[in-house]
Amino acid sequence: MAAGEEHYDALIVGAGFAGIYSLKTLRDDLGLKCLCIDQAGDVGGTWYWNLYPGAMSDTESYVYRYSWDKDDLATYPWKEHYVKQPEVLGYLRHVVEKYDLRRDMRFETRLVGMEWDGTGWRVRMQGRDGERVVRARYVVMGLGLLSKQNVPDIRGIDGFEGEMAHTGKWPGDLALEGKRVGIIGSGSTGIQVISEIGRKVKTLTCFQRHPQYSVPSGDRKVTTEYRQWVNENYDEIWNTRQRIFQENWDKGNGFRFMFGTFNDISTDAEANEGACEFIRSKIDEIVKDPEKARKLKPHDVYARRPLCDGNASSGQSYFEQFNRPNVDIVDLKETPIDQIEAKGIRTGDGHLHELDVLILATGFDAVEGNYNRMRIHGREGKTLKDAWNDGPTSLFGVHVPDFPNFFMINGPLGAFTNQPPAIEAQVAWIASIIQEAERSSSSPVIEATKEGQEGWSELCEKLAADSLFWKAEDNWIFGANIPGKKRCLRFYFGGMSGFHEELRKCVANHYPGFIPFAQEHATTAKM
Ligand SMILES: Cc1cc2nc3c(=O)[nH]c(=O)nc-3n(C[C@H](O)[C@H](O)[C@H](O)COP(=O)(O)OP(=O)(O)OC[C@H]3O[C@@H](n4cnc5c(N)ncnc54)[C@H](O)[C@@H]3O)c2cc1C
Repeated sequence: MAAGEEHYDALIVGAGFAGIYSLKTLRDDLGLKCLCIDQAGDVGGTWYWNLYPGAMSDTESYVYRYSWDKDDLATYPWKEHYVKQPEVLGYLRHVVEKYDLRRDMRFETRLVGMEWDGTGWRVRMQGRDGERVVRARYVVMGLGLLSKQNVPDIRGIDGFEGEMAHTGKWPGDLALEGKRVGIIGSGSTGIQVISEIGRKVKTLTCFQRHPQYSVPSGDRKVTTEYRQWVNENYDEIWNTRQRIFQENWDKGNGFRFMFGTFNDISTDAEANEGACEFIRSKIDEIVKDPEKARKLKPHDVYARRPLCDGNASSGQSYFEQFNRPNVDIVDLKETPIDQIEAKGIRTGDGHLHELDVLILATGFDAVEGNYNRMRIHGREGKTLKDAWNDGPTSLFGVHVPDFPNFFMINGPLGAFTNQPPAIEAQVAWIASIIQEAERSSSSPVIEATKEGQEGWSELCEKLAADSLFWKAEDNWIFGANIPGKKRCLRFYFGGMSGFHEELRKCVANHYPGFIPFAQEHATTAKM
């Protein structure tokens, strides 16, 4: 070790749901010396960055949290059926304080590159006080599925003279009241913003790239009886993994609609069209202006991430916003954006839509986006980018061949489901495989084989083969929302119970798909 170099057993990158739980598990349960870093100014991950108006989880409150603290599950408050951004952030801060995790966290610190040197990782980090190198035997990446913002490459975008903000990096002090606001994007985030600000701004022009099949959330206050029922049933809820998946998605409106009504909606074209027709009829019923309704109605397959919007009973659902005279829609398929100018957006029909504020609800370079920004060199100097030349892949969403002792949480081909249980499953897996490996060697090497990764990849392909999700144009689930990004499968669609079963089988069969843990490999790497 070079003089002055810091040394850790485990470096954890990211301080969201994944990083917080990794630190707690590896430090407090395994007794490892850990450091957790994040480029953000504090903990929270998604919920630190996404401060836009209306930001909320669309997973039911009682399962959008950790399952392992039974006391917290029974006592920590939540007011409504869906938790809003400040509450999720408050909850994560509370967990960090309760378990005294902050003392091993470092903020405003970005991982820029790392290399495997045969026994561990040399990691370059950029912090407040410049660049420094640390060594760690294990590196755990909790970088988040949805954390690298996607800023569209539109002609003239840098010349806009008003205020411009991406929802994934929202300046907390951006005032919208009384302003002429434009928003590009009507995915999950876009519809949350539109539903929240329609009644507050002077005008809201929604530049719609894709019409959406959105279903109101049915959000409402949590009653004492409901909370009591949840508390009394928590053990059952969390212990039965299939039940978590089912209940969570059932209650999650858009998710329920897609997966809980007729469960062939995502695989059978006829059943899918039945659901589409129903939602189109709802749009016609809700939106009074037939021209706006026409633009809002999707006609493609219902096969994107299901969307859930505001509370229909309080007049704040997504489609209801378009009954406000100050809220309008521009269908970019009919009239594409020509360019962004100093005063606003000029569309192909020559019209300049004048704006004070432009909101980019344009989503994320999902899954591997953050990895591609770093220089990660595994065995023989091989980069992660090289390894993913034909599309990002892994074993269990966690391991990549040639990158020993390197663990991703929700890397490519991780489970497509409510995130906290998926994160918990992967952190528990990482902790258990480290424990197992350390039993066989004092400096173990935990590394997937190529065959192990290919086997997982084939299983994921098989599970997704019948899904209509493939048919949706520009779907981020397959990487198709980013120009130049490879269109390929990025998730395991077998549900949480299937995922747990695969992990269980791997342990029972003595870790097929892995190089024996005690094996050493000579290697050289360049940074
Ligand atoms: C608006 C929104 C709503 C969502 N709603 C739901 C929902 O209802 N249900 C659900 O299951 N999921 C939802 N998600 C997904 C959500 O991201 C996850 O639920 C969860 O918060 C992910 O936690 P994480 O710790 O894995 O990643 P994140 O919370 O994304 O944290 C990753 C952290 O890594 C840091 N980081 C990245 N690169 C580096 C680097 N090079 N160096 C240092 N730090 C780095 C980032 O700064 C970030 O803080 C939502 C996401 C968004 C954006």
